[in-house]
Amino acid sequence: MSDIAKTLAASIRAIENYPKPGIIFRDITTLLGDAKAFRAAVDELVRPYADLAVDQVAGIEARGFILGGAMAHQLASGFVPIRKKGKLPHTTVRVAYSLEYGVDEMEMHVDAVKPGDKVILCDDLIATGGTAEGAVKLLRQMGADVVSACFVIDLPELGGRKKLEALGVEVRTLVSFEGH
Ligand SMILES: O=P(O)(O)OC[C@H]1O[C@H](OP(=O)(O)OP(=O)(O)O)[C@H](O)[C@@H]1O
Ligand SMILES: Nc1ncnc2[nH]cnc12
Repeated sequence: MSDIAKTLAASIRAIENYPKPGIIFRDITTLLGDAKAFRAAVDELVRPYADLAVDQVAGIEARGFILGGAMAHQLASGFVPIRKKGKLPHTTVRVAYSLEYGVDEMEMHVDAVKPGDKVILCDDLIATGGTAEGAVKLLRQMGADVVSACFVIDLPELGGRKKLEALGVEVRTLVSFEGH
């Protein structure tokens, strides 16, 4: 692991048996509250995309909003919120998805991206990849070119990276935790 990855990993809190027995919840609020770690994480997330002319960063509710908003500011791109159902005020596209500890539905405004827009998907963590897969489906349904997806945390044993790569989406992550 690189020094930056070690610093970031050390700034993330693990909470056992949350939100369900057997889950180790990787809590990034401790990273966000650490000024150096927060800046380093956003710098590392945007670095590969600096010369890409990204149109939109799409962030997944809720923690993808914090990281994705900061990324969009650094990349001088727009920001697209992908939200849990019932939260967006305008006409939406909706998809059902499953994640490590449940099932839900997410939505995006129909006019949030234009056909051909270069979009980077962002969230704090990829576990099973169900959430990110749902987001890719929404973005592609509206014609976006999802050029990459990035996450601070990968839980590789849960297979999310492979699931996204099988969809033809490049995946970038900063820190891996074994176990889940
Ligand atoms: O790869 P997956 O198995 O799909 O899991 C990853 C998702 O789970 C977490 O969000 P959560 O659903 O807990 O929502 P929250 O950010 O609103 O708490 C995390 O922020 C990802 O969005
Ligand atoms: N173990 C975990 N910690 C935090 N968020 C998650 N989303 C899915 N699995 C998670």
